[in-house]
This record gives sequence, structure tokens and C-alpha cells, in this order.
Amino acid sequence: MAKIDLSKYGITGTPEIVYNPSYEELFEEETKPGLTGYEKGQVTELGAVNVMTGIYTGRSPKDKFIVMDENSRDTVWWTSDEYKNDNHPASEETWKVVKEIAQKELSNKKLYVVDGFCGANKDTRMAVRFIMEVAWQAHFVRNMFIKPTAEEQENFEPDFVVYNASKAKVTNYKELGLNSETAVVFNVTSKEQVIINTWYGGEMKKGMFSMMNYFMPLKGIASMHCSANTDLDGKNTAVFFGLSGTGKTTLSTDPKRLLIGDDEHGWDDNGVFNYEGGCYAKVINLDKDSEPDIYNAIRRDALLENVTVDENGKIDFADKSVTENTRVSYPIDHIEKIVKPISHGPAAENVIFLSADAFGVLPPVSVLTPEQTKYYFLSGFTAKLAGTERGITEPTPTFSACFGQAFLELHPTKYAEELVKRMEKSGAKAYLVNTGWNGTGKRISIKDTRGIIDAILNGDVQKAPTKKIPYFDFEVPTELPGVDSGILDPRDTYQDASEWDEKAKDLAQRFIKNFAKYEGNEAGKALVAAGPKL
Ligand SMILES: Nc1ncnc2c1ncn2[C@@H]1O[C@H](COP(=O)(O)OP(=O)(O)O)[C@@H](O)[C@H]1O
Ligand SMILES: C=C(OP(=O)(O)O)C(=O)O
Ligand SMILES: [Mn+2]
Repeated sequence: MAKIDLSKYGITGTPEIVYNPSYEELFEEETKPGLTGYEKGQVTELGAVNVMTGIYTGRSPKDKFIVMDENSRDTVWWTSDEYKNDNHPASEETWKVVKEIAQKELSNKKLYVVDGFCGANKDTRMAVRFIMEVAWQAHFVRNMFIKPTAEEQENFEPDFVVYNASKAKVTNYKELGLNSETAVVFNVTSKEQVIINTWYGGEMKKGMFSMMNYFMPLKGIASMHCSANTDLDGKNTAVFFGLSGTGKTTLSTDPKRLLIGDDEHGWDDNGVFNYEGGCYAKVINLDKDSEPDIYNAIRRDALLENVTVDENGKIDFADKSVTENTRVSYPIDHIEKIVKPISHGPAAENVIFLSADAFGVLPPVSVLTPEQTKYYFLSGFTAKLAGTERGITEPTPTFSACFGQAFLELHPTKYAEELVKRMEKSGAKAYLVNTGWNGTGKRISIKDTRGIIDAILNGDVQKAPTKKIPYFDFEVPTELPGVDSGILDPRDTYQDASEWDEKAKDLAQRFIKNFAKYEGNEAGKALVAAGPKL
């Protein structure tokens, strides 16, 4: 095993480094007798280990900062009064201080170092080195990132380094211009990330996604917050955009298709490729029968987070006393039907926008025109579901540009441009699928949504009779095999269709108001006609 010297990262006095541990070693480390608190892993009845991630059980977007320097100043899409987002600027002085806090925290102790790739394509992937002091965090990144081969490991030169100092705090955060004792800070020039005072694994995973979202579009590659799969011949790719909890992982894991990836992808001249080596599924109320493949992926080497487990290792997936954002990470090969050995498929032919509409207005499926595609992609209307972000405790309607605003480092129009360019070339069709609520007050069933996805992917939706939905001018099918026809027009799910009408007008108004931020230029103004009208 290659030796590693951490003094070049300003980390000194390290008595022991567990470098690129095997799954066996990770298991030993995270369940070692004597571990206490949030470091302690518990073996469950399914063989997977469960850990508690502490106070932070979801991302903390208010604590996300990017160093503003000569490279980032004119490229990063900074938060502003006109368009608030999660790209808060940090000064170079602040960077110096937070990096020192991390170096100090990580010095003089036993550490875990894991190397992995972000991006399945050799030409454009990022080699990432994670340095941390908690064993299960090493397990998490081993699951989520692409594992180098023995030869790649020998010659591993990191392009990017992540310092995870989850046990440290930024005490003088006010004078540093930070938001709290917790900080997640990126430096796109030195290519480093520092994490302080949060243990949530998602900060490492979505952190590197944010960095891919910075570097990939600058190379002309579409960078997408989506899952992806392809047919059993590996020829007919579909991508599923959606904010957290809208169904990317659930719906892309489909025994009739080969999974490419469940969350982060690029689309270049050769097609759609995964950034990751694993999946990160929500497990709240996980049901063996409606999500059998995810359920079966929960075994030895998978890592559960914040799930309620009794002293005998029995799991209660229904319990949300810690958080609704209970999770499992597993290497992608825990799913049987996957593209191997490289998570890659040809250019997408179907592009699906998943929106979990908490208002119950959007039809379960709408066929979008090319202009509507651009409008609804930039709008990114959906609900933030409970738990994934700090402070969100119930489904909260939001406009999250490109269905992943929290991870966009460039202006949303850049992602739209790259996506549309790729879609035009492949002739991809686009659909808006509501995986959220309707007039029944309940969430649309996974069974109905799966039926809708099947109909999109096998072409039935193109043959179905359709009608137009007022205000939005959505074209919706009125009958689809395997789907309850009573839900396809959302008005039919209300006791009184005028209730839908009221809500629809309100939602249309919200779209119009939100889109104003794109109307500053001709291209944005031209799209208004594709949006809702009152
Ligand atoms: N109609 C539906 N379609 C997809 N998921 C649904 C639906 N109804 C309920 N769910 C639940 O919503 C959650 C979707 O989570 P997940 O697929 O992990 O989202 P993402 O990968 O987009 O973050 C799962 O817990 C799933 O069981
Ligand atoms: C892990 C996250 O989301 P997703 O469910 O999209 O993977 C996240 O937003 O922190
Ligand atoms: Mn997911």
C-alpha cells in the first residue's frame, strides 16, 4: 500500500493513517468497542451498519461559502439581493483561518484518508482525496465516490482535497463573515473544501457535486442534478431531474432497466455519465414491496444514517424521531441491474423533470414543448421535502433553478444552455412529472408514478389521447396503461374542481413572479410566453 505524507496539507503529528481501507477494515473501525457518541456504528439485522450523524442530519446551505478571489469573482454565481442563492462569498483571509482550524483539528490524531474519483470519464474526472477523523465518514465516501483500481491508486495525484473537521467549531465566525460555528467552505483556485462542525455525509457528496457543477459547464459539458438509467441493451437513456426527495433514486432504480446513477451526472459528446460510484437513498418508510431493489441493497457494506435501531439491531424505518432524512449509502453494485463496468449511457432520449408539488396543482405527467422545457427547467418548481436541509420540517414549495439550485455554482442559464444544446442534438423529449400531491391530499402513489415513467420510456405516452390543462397550457395524456385514469387530470382528484382552479391561479402567479428574475435579457423575456398565463 502506498504511503502518504499529510504534512504537505499542513497536518502534522499523525500517529496512524488508515489509508484507503477495505470494507472489512472500515467495518472493524466503525464498530470498534470503545467508540462513543456519533462515532459509534451499530450493526443492524440487515448486516448494514447504522450511524447517527449528530445535530446535522441534513445539509446546511446557509453555512456554504466560496472563497472570492480572482478566479471565482467573475465566474461564480454569487448570491445577491436580486437573486438570493447559497453561494455566499468568503474572503481569502477567512479561508486561511478556516483551513487552519481544520489543520489543527486533524493534527496529532489517527486519521482516515480515502481517495476516489468524481466523474466516470477519465478525461474529465476529478481525483479527490478526503481526510477525516471519523471512520464511518471514510466509509461514506468509499461508498459514494468511484473506487480507483489498484494501478490508479498507485499513481493517485489528487486534483481536489477535502478536509473534514466535523468535530471542530468556528468560534469567531462573526468576525470572519461566516454564518455560524459551522462552515462548509470551497476554494476553486486551490481546489479544496473545508468542513467544520457538521458530520452530515451529504456535505462531502453534494460538495463535490457543486465543484463538478463549477468545472464541467466551463468545459461545455452539461452538469445535471439527475438520476439516469438506460434500457437493458444500454441504448435508450433517460435522465430524471429533481430536488432531494422527489424520486430520482426511487424511480431510476428499476429492474426493467440498467441504472447509470441516482443523483449527479454529466452529458458530453459521448453521452450521459455518472459522477459517483454509489447511491444515497432516503429510507424513511422504506417499503420492501414498492422499493425492493433499494431494500435489498441494505446489507453489509451499506451504511445507514439516523435510522432507529433497537438494541437487537432491529430497524424501524417508519420512525422519524431523529429526522425524516434517514438515509442509506451503498456502492452502486449493490443494485443488480446497472451499467458495468463504467456508469455511462448514450445521449438521453427522455428527459424527465420530477416535481413534488405540495399544492396539488400539477398534473402527474405533462408533455412539454421545447420552450416549456426551458421555462420549467429554469423555474425548477417543486417542494423542499422535510429534513434534507436544516430548518425544513414540512414540504415547502420552492423554485429551485434547474432542480438543484443549492448546487449551482454558475448562473442557472448556463446549465439550461448546456442541457438544451444536448437535448436538441439527441432529439430528446421532455416531461414534467408530479411525484407530489393532488386533490386527495395524499402523495401520488409510487405505483402510479412508476406506471407513468414506464409509459414515457416505452413510448405509450406519445400514443395516448391528450387534453390541455388551463393556465399552464400543459398537454396531458388522459389514459395510460397501468395508471389510474382518475388522476391524470388533477381537477378530477378534487371534490370540487373550482378548488383546483383557485390553487392553479395562485401557483401560476407564483411562477410569473419567480420568472421575473430571468427577464433581464432577451432570451429570458422570450420564454415568458411558454410559462403560465392568467
Ligand atoms: N410518487 C412517488 N414517486 C417517487 N417517490 C415517492 C412517491 N411517493 C412517495 N415517494 C417517496 O419519496 C421519496 C423519494 O426519495 P428519493 O427517491 O430518495 O429522492 P431523490 O433521490 O430525488 O432525493 C422516497 O422516500 C419514496 O418512497
Ligand atoms: C443528499 C442530498 O440530496 P439527494 O436526495 O438529491 O441525493 C442533499 O440534498 O443533501
Ligand atoms: Mn437521491
